[in-house]
Amino acid sequence: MLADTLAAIAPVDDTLAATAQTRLDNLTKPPGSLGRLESLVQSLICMSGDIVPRVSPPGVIVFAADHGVAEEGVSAFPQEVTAQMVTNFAAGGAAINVFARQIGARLEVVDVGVNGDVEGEGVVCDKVRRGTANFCREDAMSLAEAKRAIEVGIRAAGRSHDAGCRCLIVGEMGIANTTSSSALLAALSGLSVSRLVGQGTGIDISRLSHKAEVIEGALVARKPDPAQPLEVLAKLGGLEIAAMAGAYLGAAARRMPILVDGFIATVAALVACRLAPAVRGYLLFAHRSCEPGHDAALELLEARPLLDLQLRLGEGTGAALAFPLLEAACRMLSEMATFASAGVASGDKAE
Ligand SMILES: Cc1cc2ncn([C@H]3O[C@H](COP(=O)(O)O)[C@@H](O)[C@H]3O)c2cc1C
Ligand SMILES: O=C(O)c1cccnc1
Repeated sequence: MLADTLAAIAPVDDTLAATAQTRLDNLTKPPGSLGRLESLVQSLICMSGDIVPRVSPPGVIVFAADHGVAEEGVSAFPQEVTAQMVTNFAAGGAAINVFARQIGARLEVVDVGVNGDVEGEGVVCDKVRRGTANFCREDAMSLAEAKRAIEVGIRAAGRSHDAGCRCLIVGEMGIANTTSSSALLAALSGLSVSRLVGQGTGIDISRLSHKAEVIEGALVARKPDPAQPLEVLAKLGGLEIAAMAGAYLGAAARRMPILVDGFIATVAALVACRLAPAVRGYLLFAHRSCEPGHDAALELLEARPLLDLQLRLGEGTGAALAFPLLEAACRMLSEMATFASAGVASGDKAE
């Protein structure tokens, strides 16, 4: 299934950009005056192959899993919070529930590796294992488990697509996953850990240096090879990050635009792009997270996010908040009058 999905990912259709530009320049506004909304809609056209693209309804998938490295004291919260938050997602009370409702999204919560039995109606149970192993001592998971977790994500993206979703937002819940994400990013980029680690759920300065040491020690012990992204994922986790990467692969294979959330979501996007570089064409970046590693991850992907709201939550919240900009970009193209239809005189460039 992973091999088929990788083979199905086609580059975006850049030949549609010129047609899109002509259409944009015929709308009743000075050419280029709607700035990045114009490039957004152009990207959506090239991704979807549809000259009148639509992004509604959006699909939001939240993948939840636990991290063995949590036992090293790298988060401000205990591991049990992962399962408790899944119950909260199921009850509709988390931030992502609120913002998903606001944008009319189909929300799915997937347990890909929570360490315990999750209570909550409607949560999709596709558990690969009960949390990863502590990557300071052993590989977070086997290569086969990493592949299975990616396939959980591919299946979830398929369900969103089949339910009629036109754009995908992927979020996560997993205590200690900023540690796993920072480790993955350091391994894939070669950048120094001290430049990438951040406060996550709100750890203090002394715990922050401990978090950096934990990651540095693990990189020495695990020796991940940056040229082998699946191996890096297996060594450093996590199950939800693998599933997120899988969801991006699945969405790209179906030509679905993807709105990438914060730090963890961007690291998962980097993993997906290392597995299949053509995925990059399907990614739009929602916001700039407070986690210091996010800037580095965005730079590696040559990405410029839409918003900077000082968010540091994850769950897909920043992407849900940015989604109305994509909707506005589509409506601009489909609903605005042209100079000809409105009888407005065009300027030097538009005809
Ligand atoms: C109540 C609560 C809700 C959350 N929703 C997302 N996260 C976020 O915080 C966690 C990552 O931070 P760290 O690496 O420091 O543990 C992830 O679960 C992430 O989704 C939450 C964290 C908490 C405590
Ligand atoms: O930006 C993120 O994804 C993030 C930041 C802090 C905690 N959880 C997630």
